[in-house]
Parts: sequence; structure tokens; C-alpha cells
Amino acid sequence: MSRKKAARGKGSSKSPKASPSSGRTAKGLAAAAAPSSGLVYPSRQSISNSGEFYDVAFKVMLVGDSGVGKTCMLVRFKDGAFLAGSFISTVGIDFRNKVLTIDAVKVKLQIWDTAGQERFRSVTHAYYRDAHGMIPKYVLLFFFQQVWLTEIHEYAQQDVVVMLLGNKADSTHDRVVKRDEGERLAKEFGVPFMETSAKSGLNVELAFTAVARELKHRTMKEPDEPKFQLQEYVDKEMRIAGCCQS
Ligand SMILES: Nc1nc2c(ncn2[C@@H]2O[C@H](COP(=O)(O)OP(=O)(O)OP(=O)(O)O)[C@@H](O)[C@H]2O)c(=O)[nH]1
Repeated sequence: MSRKKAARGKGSSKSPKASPSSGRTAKGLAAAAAPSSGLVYPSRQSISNSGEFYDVAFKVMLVGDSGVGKTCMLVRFKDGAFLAGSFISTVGIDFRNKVLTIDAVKVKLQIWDTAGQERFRSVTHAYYRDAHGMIPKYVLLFFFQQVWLTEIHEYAQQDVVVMLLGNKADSTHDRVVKRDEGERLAKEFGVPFMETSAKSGLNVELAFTAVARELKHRTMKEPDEPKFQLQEYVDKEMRIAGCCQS
């Protein structure tokens, strides 16, 4: 399968377009359709386009600078594959669905992959307000721009679930941003943090599962049930997997 096909979301309604100014072929992402008015929470099971049943659905957005690995993260999570080779930048926005089973509840994540390039910023901002979860990513090879966390505060809903990811953790020799710098930034903004690698698969499943758990918990929590602690869950799972050493 070509990379373009692999990157294209099943939910896409339009064909990929060439990137006019970069000269690169566009990743197979559709030009933006109008943002929906938010997802519904069905009282009985619903069925997704791919024929999978689900109980509850959430919209999660991947945001961050161009090249940090948003599309690769989504493809790794959805298909278990890594898009190696030449970098093809995303045009506009697109989504892919994945249904997870969390405590016997079928949780559908509609994951939106946004373009990191500055010229698409106004398009992606329009989608922020409908998002239930936001995953800002940076790459460990460059200094992270705090602008993404600031933007989320500015454009997304106040109670949106945010998780900060530092990607390309496999590139140990080229690393510029230390783990504790990511942790400090996440602490400053009061959001959970973890390092990931779309290439090796490190923490990719965990990042999405943790966000799905938090969203499901918020929606279906019993009145006397304690609050789900997202960072504690992530830390515990990383300890169990033995994957928190660099
Ligand atoms: N070593 C390494 N390379 C990665 C990783 N994730 C992505 N890449 C590479 O980084 C480049 C950019 O990845 P993309 O997923 O296309 O980046 P993006 O954030 O979607 O970029 P835009 O679409 O422009 O916003 C590609 O060449 C990938 O192969 C990773 O975890 N490790």
C-alpha cells in the first residue's frame, strides 16, 4: 500500500490534494469539511462505518508542529505500522476511527490528524471547540513550542482532556529535549506527559487508551466513584511495561 493510501483516513470524504507551496505531495488527508456539532453519546450501542459496535464516542485531536509525527502516531495506533521514508506533510485535516474496549465498554475514538504547518492553523482551530480530548505532540529533537498548549487553552473547551507527548523517543543520539523538561512543561500546564515513539510503538497504545479511559470515566462515572487519575494510570502502566527508562 502506498504511503498516501496508508495515511488516508477511512472517514475522509474528499481526495487528497497536492500541497501548493511546499512542492511536496500531500499526505492523503482531506481538505477540511465543516466541523461537526460534536459527537453524540448513544444510550444504546451504535455502529461505526467500519461495522464495529460502540457504546460511547469521543473526538480526539492530534496537534503539534509539522513533522513531529502526528500521522505516524495515528497509523501506528490504527494499523500497527510505521510510515518510514520521505516525509509527506499533511494538508488540512482528516480522521480515523478506532474502537477500544475499556472495562467492558466499547469506546470509539474519532482521532483527528491535523496539519502542523502554520498556513493551516486557522482551519484546525475551527475544530478545537468540538474536541473532547487533545494530544499536543512535540519532538524530542527540537525545543517544544509552548504555543500548542496555549492554543488549546484559547480555542478548545475548558474541560477538554489534554495529554502532552514527546515523540521520537527512539532517536536517542539526536535528543535535544530532556525528559525532565517535558515533565516540567506538562506540570506547568497541569497536564499528563509521556514520551512516545511511532517508530518503535513505545507508549502509543497507552497514550490513546489513557485518554479514552479518562473520557469514558468522565461520561459514565458513578456518583460515589473516585476521580480517574490519568497521570497515575499512565505512570503505573509504564512501570508495569518496564518502559520508563530511556
Ligand atoms: N525516528 C522516528 N521518526 C519518526 C517518528 N514518528 C514520525 N517519524 C518521522 O518523522 C517524519 C514526520 O512524520 P509525520 O507523522 O508525517 O509528521 P506530522 O506531525 O504528521 O507532520 P505534518 O503532517 O506536516 O503536520 C516522517 O519522516 C516520519 O517517518 C518516530 O517516532 N521516530
